Amino acid sequence: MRMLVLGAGGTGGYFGGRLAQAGSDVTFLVRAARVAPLRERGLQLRSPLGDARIAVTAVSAAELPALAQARPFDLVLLSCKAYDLDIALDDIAPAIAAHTGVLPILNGLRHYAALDARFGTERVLGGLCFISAMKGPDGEVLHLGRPASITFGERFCDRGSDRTAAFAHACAQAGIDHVRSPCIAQEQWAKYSFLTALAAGTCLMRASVGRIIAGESGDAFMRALYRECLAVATAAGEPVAEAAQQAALATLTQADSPLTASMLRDLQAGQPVEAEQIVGDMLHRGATAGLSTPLLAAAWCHLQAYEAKRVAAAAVSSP
Ligand SMILES: NC(=O)C1=CN([C@@H]2O[C@H](COP(=O)(O)OP(=O)(O)OC[C@H]3O[C@@H](n4cnc5c(N)ncnc54)[C@H](OP(=O)(O)O)[C@@H]3O)[C@@H](O)[C@H]2O)C=CC1
Ligand SMILES: CC(C)(CO)C(=O)C(=O)O
Repeated sequence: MRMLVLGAGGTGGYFGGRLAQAGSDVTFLVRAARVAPLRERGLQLRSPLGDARIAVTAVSAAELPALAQARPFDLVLLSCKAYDLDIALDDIAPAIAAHTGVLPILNGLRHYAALDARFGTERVLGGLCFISAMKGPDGEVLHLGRPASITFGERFCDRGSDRTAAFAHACAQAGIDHVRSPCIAQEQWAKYSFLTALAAGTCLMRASVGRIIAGESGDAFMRALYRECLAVATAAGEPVAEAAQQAALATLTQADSPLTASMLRDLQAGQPVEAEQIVGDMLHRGATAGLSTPLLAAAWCHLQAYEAKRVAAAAVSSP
C-alpha cells in the first residue's frame, strides 16, 4: 500500500513515522521549508514507545503531481489542523486517483463535508486517533504519553474493505495499536463527545484534568460538560455506548491526571485553535437539535475571545 501522509506534525509525524520505520511505502507531503531538513536529517521521534531517527521520503506540494503521476498513491493520511484544511485539500488533490482512499485523523467531524464534496464520499474513510503528541522546536515529533492508537473504517459499509484491511496490516507490521472498526460513526461520536468535553474543560480552566478535579466543583463541572456533549450525540442519532461513556468519564474525572487536550497546548503556545470545528461545532449541533448547552456556550465564548485577541495581536506585530 503506497501512502501519502499530509503533515509531519504531532499525529502525522508519529503514525507516518512508525509506518515508514517498519518499511511501509510512506511519503510525507510537507511545506517547502521542511523538505530539505527531513531529507537530510530524517524524521526524529521522541516517544515512550521508543525514540527513533527515521529516513523518510518528503515532498513539497510543487513536487507532488509528478510523483503521483509516476506512481499513484493508494491512501492519503490527512493529519493537518482543521483550520488548514482548505489548502491541504488543494495540496493533496494531485495524489487522488480513481482508487485512492483518504483517511482523515483530525479531531471533530466538520471536515467530512469538505472532503466528501471535494473527493466524493466513496473515497473518504472515517478515522480518528488517540495520542498526545506535538511538533518540537526543531521539527522533531514529541510523543508525550503512552497511548498511540488509530481507529478507522468504511463509513458506508460495515463489512470492511480491502483498503482498510491493507492499512490494518501496515499498522500491525509497524506495531501501531489500531482498530479497524465496522461502526466508525459510533467511534467518531464517542471520541468527539469525549474530546469536546476535555478541550472545553481544560481550555476554560487552563488546567489539566487532575487540577480541575481537585477543585470543589471540578468533578461536577466535568461531568456536566460531558453530559452536554452526550446529549448532542444522542440528538444526532449516535448515542455513545454505556461502556464508552464510563471509560470517558473515568478519564475526565481522574484525580491527579496530567491530561489536557491538545487544544490547550496550542492555546498556551499562542497558536490558532480548532475551537470552531470542535467546541463551536458541538454547540451549534446542539442548538440545531434544540438543546441548551450552557457550559459549552461558556467555553466557546472563551475560545472566541482568545482567537480574537490572538488575531489582533498578530495584526499589530505584522501590520
Ligand atoms: N496532537 C495531538 O495530540 C492530537 C491531535 N489530534 C488532531 O489531529 C489533527 C492534527 O493535529 P496535530 O498533528 O497535532 O497538528 P500539528 O500542527 O502538530 O501537525 C499538522 C502538520 O500539518 C502540516 N500542514 C498543514 N497544512 C499543510 C499543507 N497544506 N501542506 C503540508 N503540510 C501541512 C503542518 O505544517 P506546519 O507545521 O508547517 O504548520 C503541521 O506540521 C488535529 O485535528 C488535532 O486536533 C488528535 C489527537 C491527538
Ligand atoms: C483526547 C485526545 C487527548 C486523544 O488523543 C485528543 O484527541 C487531543 O488532545 O486532541
